[in-house]
Amino acid sequence: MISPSSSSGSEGEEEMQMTPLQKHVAFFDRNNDGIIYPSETYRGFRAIGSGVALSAVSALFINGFLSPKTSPGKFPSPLLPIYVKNIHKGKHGSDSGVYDSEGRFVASKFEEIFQKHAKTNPNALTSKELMEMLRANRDPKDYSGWLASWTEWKVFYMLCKDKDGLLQKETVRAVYDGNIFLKMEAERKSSKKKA
Ligand code: HEM
Ligand SMILES: [Ca+2]
Repeated sequence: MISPSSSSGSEGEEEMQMTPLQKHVAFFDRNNDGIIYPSETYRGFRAIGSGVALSAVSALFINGFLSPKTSPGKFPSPLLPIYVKNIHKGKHGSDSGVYDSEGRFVASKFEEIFQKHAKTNPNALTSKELMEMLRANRDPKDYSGWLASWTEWKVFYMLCKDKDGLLQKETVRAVYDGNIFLKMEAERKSSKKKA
């Protein structure tokens, strides 16, 4: 579906053609059909170790916000599907600009985060530096964008900071291609086995 031009189309090939933003959300498309229902967002959050409350609230808000923006038809569906192929339409203001308008990864913008804000440690952000970045990214009066960015980055920080309270550069890199979610799921599975 994502690559209508590929005729032989194995799943691997399709994945190669996804934009980084599509990969960021594809983790939550638990059955890989190109659509993310709220139940899938919920299960994705649970799979990376979030609790019932955060997972349920996130599913409701993320699907409520992104379903109308990414749906192909004129009328939004009450089932709140998110269409992976249109996920770039879900971009909001006051973001870092690391994803461009098509959902591609802009390396210079990624480097800029650390050049500008990683003052204590060149390869990581403290909680205070993260807040400074969020403030610097704010477009004037873009209140919904402020809230969206704040939520994304705060949840990210909460789930992925290291033992010293730092958000490592490689961790931030991995959120942009979605690999962080695969890693968290794998770690959670292996720690469950040990317990
Ligand atoms: C624990 C789960 C998640 C975390 C920690 C997370 C974190 C992030 C972060 C840090 C960004 C970068 C924002 C920026 O560059 O300023 C981002 C962007 C984005 N995320 Fe997520 N995300 C999560 C789940 C999801 C889900 C489930 C969806 C939708 C199905 C989603 C859709 C998006 C979109 C559309 C953007 C682009 C926003 C923009 O650039 O304007 N994310 N996310
Ligand atoms: Ca699905």
